[in-house]
Amino acid sequence: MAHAASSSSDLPAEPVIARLSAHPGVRRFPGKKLTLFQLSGFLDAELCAAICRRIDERREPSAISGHQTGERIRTSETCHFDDTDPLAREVESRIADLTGLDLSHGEPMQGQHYAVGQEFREHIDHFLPAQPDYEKHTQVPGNRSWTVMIYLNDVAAGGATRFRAVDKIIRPERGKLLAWCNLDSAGNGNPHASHCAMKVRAGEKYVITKWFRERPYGWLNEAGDVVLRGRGT
Ligand SMILES: O=C(O)CCC(=O)C(=O)O
Ligand SMILES: [Fe+2]
Repeated sequence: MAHAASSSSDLPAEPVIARLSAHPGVRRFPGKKLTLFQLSGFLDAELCAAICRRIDERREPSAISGHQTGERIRTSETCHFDDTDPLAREVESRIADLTGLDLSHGEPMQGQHYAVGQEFREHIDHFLPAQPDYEKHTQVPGNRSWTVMIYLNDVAAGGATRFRAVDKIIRPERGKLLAWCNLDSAGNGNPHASHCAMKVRAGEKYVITKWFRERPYGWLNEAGDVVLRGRGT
């Protein structure tokens, strides 16, 4: 069952798109190439500040799962939130309420911190079948279908998120949420979802990243059994 590396998804995009589209204040990027939404003021200043403090307590140099090419395309620092962290639980429930995305499909929430000069160069969030570790990353949970990102502060200069293929640049703004779909309706990666975090030129930048999979998030243990993260809605 979970051993079959299929692209089948239990998480159709249509209801998520309909729910986001109906939410007051949500703006959708026009055109059919990329399904991308943004919502200003999703998190208030106080919650953003508390999350930034947590990221500062726990951040360490970022790894890039599935995208290792030998060069460092991501120079930021990452904070892996514990599933039991009340801040992560609060943000995750708000994301689920807004999008209808099922938290059982979610990877644990991450925070990123970029100092001046740090960036995340052009990349895709989903995994490509040609990658050597594709099976390992996708066998149980499938691919990364949605990315939800939240800016936690205003950045003095730089630090925008750029989707070059569709000529869209999004400036960081405290509390603003982005949500985009990485896969097309057949479950294949959408090349137009490729993006980068441009270098921070002044100040610093904090974001939350939360990835959702096609199927409930889990992995195989050493005995080959499926272990699920087990975070319900
Ligand atoms: O920080 C950003 O603007 C983008 C982050 C990103 O692309 C990622 O974490 O995958
Ligand atoms: Fe990304």
